[in-house]
Amino acid sequence: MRASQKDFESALSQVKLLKDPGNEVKLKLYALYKQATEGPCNTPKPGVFDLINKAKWDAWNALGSLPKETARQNYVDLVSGLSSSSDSSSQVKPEADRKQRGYETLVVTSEDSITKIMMNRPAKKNAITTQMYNEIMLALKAASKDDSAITVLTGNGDYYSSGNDLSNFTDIPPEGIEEKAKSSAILLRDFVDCFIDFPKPLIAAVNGPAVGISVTILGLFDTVYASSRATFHTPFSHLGQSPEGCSSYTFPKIMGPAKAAEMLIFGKKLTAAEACAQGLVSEVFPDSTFQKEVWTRLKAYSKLPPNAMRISKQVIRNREKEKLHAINAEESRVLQERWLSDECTNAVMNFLTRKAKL
Ligand SMILES: CCCCC/C=C/C(=O)SCCNC(=O)CCNC(=O)[C@H](O)C(C)(C)COP(=O)(O)OP(=O)(O)OC[C@H]1O[C@@H](n2cnc3c(N)ncnc32)[C@H](O)[C@@H]1OP(=O)(O)O
Repeated sequence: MRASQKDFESALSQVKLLKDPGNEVKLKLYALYKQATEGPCNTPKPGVFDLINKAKWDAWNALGSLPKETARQNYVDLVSGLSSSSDSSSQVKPEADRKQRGYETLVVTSEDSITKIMMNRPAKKNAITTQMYNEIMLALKAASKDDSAITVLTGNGDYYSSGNDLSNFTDIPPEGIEEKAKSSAILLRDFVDCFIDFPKPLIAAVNGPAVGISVTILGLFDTVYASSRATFHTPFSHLGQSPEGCSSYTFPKIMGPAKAAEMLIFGKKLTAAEACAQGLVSEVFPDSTFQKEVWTRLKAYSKLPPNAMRISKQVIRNREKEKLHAINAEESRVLQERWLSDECTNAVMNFLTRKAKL
């Protein structure tokens, strides 16, 4: 029996719930989707350096004149095969269930009235994948309701975080790159909103170098402690991108417009001492004693009356909240466009093909 349009639409929804099937299968799905909806490949071949779009074009073009109905059927069959071979435990779980299983990209602990959220991809310098963005949001929501007095974000290994995982850009859905940019902008906005709205004192323990979004959101923390080994780098122009995390507002406010421009427009990397002198960091500790000194300090703070701390935070932050949400929305909208630019695509490809590092 031929797959109906309804079967096809149901397969399109189902595919979003499957665990990542890998790039080869994703290319097949993309090609079949394009063939089923638009017919044989009808766009110019992308340039040789445009690796992702070229791979997609090749996969679609390889289907030749396969009829639309057959492509639709093949798409439905492929998704159905993937669904049945996929272990149900690897599919997206409801929130409560995920909490029980714990986090895959984080280590979250609650002790001494402190909830510690530790980014835990040390081999990848704690680069933030889509999964990690989602898990940090879940962890913050849980911490806002648990009985801890303060919440701390830190990193495992030699980096605090190298920022957005650039391979996030390769996971293009069948609907195309515009859809990817749109969903990434929604993710970014939701992620930053969680920091704007976080009700308890939020502390960053910056254990090593910090890049991109892991730096920009520091303007939304209440206190930032840094190891003397930490650096602060926002190379947005190098990446064809633009500032996020409300840094277009918080950085000029914290350090003045001239210093903020050096960081956000020209990508000047700050040492921990410089970041402290400019007000982005509260205090720098020698790397050799960083953990001991920071946790001793935080344990003392966590004994202060929690309601008083919460209310003080509200008094300090609340009048800015509406403004910060509007800034976050605008920065996310601008970035959505930037992600579609040649400047951004080339920078990401150069990193992924090992031609460039920061
Ligand atoms: C959806 C919301 C989007 C929000 C917008 C956010 C924007 C940003 O955050 S912009 C900043 C993006 N980050 C970068 O551009 C950093 C890219 N990384 C690097 O330049 C370097 O990796 C380094 C300087 C951070 C570290 O260099 P090095 O000490 O030489 O270590 P390696 O490069 O060998 O890294 C080890 C391992 O980790 C992978 N990796 C590191 N950072 C990232 C990253 N941001 N994205 C993806 N992968 C990353 C690196 O590729 C290595 O992997 P393997 O080769 O597989 O070992």
